[in-house]
Amino acid sequence: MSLEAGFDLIVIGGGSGGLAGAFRAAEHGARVAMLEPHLLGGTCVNVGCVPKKAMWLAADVAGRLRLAQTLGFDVPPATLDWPEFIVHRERYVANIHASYRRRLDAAGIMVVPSFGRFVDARTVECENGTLLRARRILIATGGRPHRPEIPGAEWGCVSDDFFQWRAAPERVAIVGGGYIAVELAGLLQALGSRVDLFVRGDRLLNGFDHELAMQLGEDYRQSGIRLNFGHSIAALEDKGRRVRCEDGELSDPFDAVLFATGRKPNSERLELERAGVATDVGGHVAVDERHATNVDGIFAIGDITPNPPLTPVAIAAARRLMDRVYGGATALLDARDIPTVVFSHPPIGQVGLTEREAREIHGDAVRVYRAGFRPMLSALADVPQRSLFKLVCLGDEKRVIGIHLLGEAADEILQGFAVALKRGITLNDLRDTVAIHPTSAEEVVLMR
Ligand SMILES: Cc1cc2nc3c(=O)[nH]c(=O)nc-3n(C[C@H](O)[C@H](O)[C@H](O)COP(=O)(O)OP(=O)(O)OC[C@H]3O[C@@H](n4cnc5c(N)ncnc54)[C@H](O)[C@@H]3O)c2cc1C
Ligand SMILES: NC(=O)c1ccc[n+]([C@@H]2O[C@H](COP(=O)([O-])OP(=O)(O)OC[C@H]3O[C@@H](n4cnc5c(N)ncnc54)[C@H](O)[C@@H]3O)[C@@H](O)[C@H]2O)c1
Repeated sequence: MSLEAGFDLIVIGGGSGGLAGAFRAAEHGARVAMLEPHLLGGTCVNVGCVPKKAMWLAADVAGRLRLAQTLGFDVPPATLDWPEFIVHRERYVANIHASYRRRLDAAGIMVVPSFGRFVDARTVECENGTLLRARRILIATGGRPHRPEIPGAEWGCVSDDFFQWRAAPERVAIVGGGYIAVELAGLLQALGSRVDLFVRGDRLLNGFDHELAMQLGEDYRQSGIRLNFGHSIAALEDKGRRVRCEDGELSDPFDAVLFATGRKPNSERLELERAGVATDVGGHVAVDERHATNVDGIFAIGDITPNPPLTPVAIAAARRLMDRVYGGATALLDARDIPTVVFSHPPIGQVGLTEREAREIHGDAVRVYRAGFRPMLSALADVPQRSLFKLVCLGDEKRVIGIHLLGEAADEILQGFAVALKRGITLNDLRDTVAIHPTSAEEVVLMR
C-alpha cells in the first residue's frame, strides 16, 4: 500500500462537476488529483446530454425532411441508418474526451483511473490500494438510473442502455413522465418507433407549467405517441415484452421496455461513514449553501447532492466553490431562477416560477400573459403543431417572475430571456423592446 501525499485537493468523479472543480482549483494553483474509473465527462458526455442531443438533432432532421416533402421538396421517405449516425455521434464524444485529456495534462491534474473510497476525512483509497491524501476532498460521483423494484424489471432497459442501441425498436414502451421519458419518447417516435408512454400520474413533466405540459401531450398524441396516464407498472412479463399494470391490464408485446423513472446518487461505494460524511434519506450527500458537507474540508457538488440534477448547475457550483476555497471569492451559487429545457419535440423551456407556484406564494398579485400561435414553418406546411408561450408577472409593476416557452426554437430562445428575468425586468421592459420579425421569439415581447 503506497501513500501519495502532497495534494491540495482530491476530486472523486470526473463528470461535469468534478472536471469543472478540478480545472478551476488548478487555475488557482492547487495541486489536484482526480479519480475517474470510467470515461471522462461522466453522465453528460457519455450517457446523457451530449449523445441525447445528438439523437434529438437526428430526430429533428427527420421531422424537417417530412415537412420538406409536404412543402414540395422531392425527398424520399427519411429513414435513419443508426450505425452510420452513431459513428458521427461517437466521433463527437471522442473529441470531447481528447480535449479533456489535453486540458488535464496542461493543467497538471493527476488523473487516477480508479474508483475511490474514503479511508478517513483526509484519505481516499484507490482500487489498487494506493492511498491519496489531501487537505480537501470534493465528492462529485453523480448518479445512475433507478430501476423500479418490480418483478421482471431486469428485462427492461434504462437510459444507459438506450445509448447502446444500434437501431430503433419497432414498438417501445417507456415508463415515466419526466425529462428522460419525454425526451426519448419524442425522438424515438420521430425516428420511426411506435412509442407507448406509461405515466403513473395524470400529466407529463411535473414541475413544468401545466398548460404547456397539456399542449405538449397533445403534440405527442398527434405525432402518434400513445399516452397512457394513470398507469402504474406492476411487472414486466413475457421475457420483458409485455407490461402488466397495477389494475391487472396486460399490454400488447413490445420490442423494448425502457424505464425512465428517476436516478439514484452514487454514494454507496464511497464508504462515507469512514469519513463521517452525512447523507439524506435518498442517499444524497447533504451540503449547505457553500457546498460544504458536515465534515470540515469535504465538499460535494452535482447529482450526488440534492441540487437540481443538471450539468450547468454542477459546473457552476464547482467553479464558485473553488473560487471561494482557493481564490478568495465569496459568491455562492444562486439556486433561484435556473433555466432548464426539455428536449422534447417541440422543446419546452422554463425559468422562474410556474403560474401555480407563483399563485401559491403571491395569490392575486399574479398576472399571466399568453401567446398561442402556429410557428411559420408549421403554418406553411399546414401541420397543426402549435407553440405556447407564457409569462408570469407580479404586482402592478408586472415584474416577470416566470417565463415558459413551448415550441420550435424554445431551447435556443430561453437563455437570453433568462438573463433578463434574473435582472428583474418588467413586462413593460419587454414591450419596450422592438421585435425581431418574423420569428417565434418576437411573441415574448409582443405579449399583452
Ligand atoms: C439521459 C440523460 C440526459 C440528460 N440531459 C441533460 C441535458 O440535456 N441538460 C442538462 O443540463 N443535464 C442533463 N442531464 C443531467 C446531467 O447529465 C447531470 O446532471 C450531470 O452529468 C451531473 O454531473 P455530475 O458531475 O454531478 O455527475 P456525473 O456526470 O454522473 O459524473 C460522476 C462521475 O463520477 C464517477 N464515479 C462514481 N463513483 C465514483 C467513485 N466511487 N470514485 C470515482 N469516481 C466515481 C462516475 O464514473 C462518473 O463519471 C441528463 C442526464 C441523463 C441521464
Ligand atoms: N434536458 C435536460 O436538462 C435533462 C434531460 C434528462 C435528464 N435530466 C436530469 O436528469 C434527471 C433524471 O431524469 P428522469 O427523467 O429519470 O427523472 P425525473 O425525475 O424527471 O422523472 C422521473 C419520472 O419517473 C416517474 N416514476 C418514478 N418512479 C416510478 C415508478 N416506480 N413507476 C412509474 N413511474 C415512476 C416519476 O413520476 C417521473 O415522471 C432529471 O430530474 C433532470 O434534472 C435533464
